[in-house]
Amino acid sequence: MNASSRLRTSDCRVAVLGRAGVGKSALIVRFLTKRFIWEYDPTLECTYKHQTAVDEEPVTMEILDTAGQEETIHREGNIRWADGFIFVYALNDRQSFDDICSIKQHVDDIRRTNVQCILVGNKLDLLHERKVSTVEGEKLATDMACAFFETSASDGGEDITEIFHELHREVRRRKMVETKPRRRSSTHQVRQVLSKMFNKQTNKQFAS
Ligand SMILES: Nc1nc2c(ncn2[C@@H]2O[C@H](COP(=O)(O)OP(=O)(O)OP(=O)(O)O)[C@@H](O)[C@H]2O)c(=O)[nH]1
Repeated sequence: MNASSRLRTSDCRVAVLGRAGVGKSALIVRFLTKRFIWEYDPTLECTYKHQTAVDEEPVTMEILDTAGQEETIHREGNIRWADGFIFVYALNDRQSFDDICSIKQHVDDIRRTNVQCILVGNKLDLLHERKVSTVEGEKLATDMACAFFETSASDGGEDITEIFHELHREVRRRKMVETKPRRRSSTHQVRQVLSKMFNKQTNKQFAS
């Protein structure tokens, strides 16, 4: 992919990361089909291409469903490929929450810049098994400087669509800033005016 197509604000490449079994595939399938399927084979790794509209603008999203195995979460190519990230933990699985910090750190180490991301606590329907509080999720999202959602792929609806749309908006804002032509410095502009004046005067002197 060349640089100009990467910067098209209507395209968005999303990587969904998190420990095995947190519901990454379930969230993606819910977003794409509005359905929930109870059993998925553990993901090897798969990319979906999806045409949608965000704020009435047509958008092409590519969504990478990563496998929750450590070696694939950490695959450098996936992390470089994405414009934005959805970090998922299951709120009935403490370890999956604790893992988010190291996964995010790994992304930061590779990208060496602030990445656009969203933090999602999934399996909200299993409240009776909750191991991670809403406040802890909110605090982590504040540390990561990103939006936070608690949801359930099994009975969620519009909020799951909103997760993907909100990430797209973040990515679009970032791309717009990156593609904006830089303003020339005022020193440069003053120098241009002076050099024009100076040239005019010299030309006049030669003419007289
Ligand atoms: N109760 C409940 N179960 C869920 C939810 N989301 C996913 N599951 C179940 O959790 C299990 C794992 O879901 P997956 O979507 O395969 O999880 P994953 O993170 O993609 O897992 P890997 O592909 O192994 O990395 C499945 O049995 C799902 O049915 C949810 O919101 N609520």
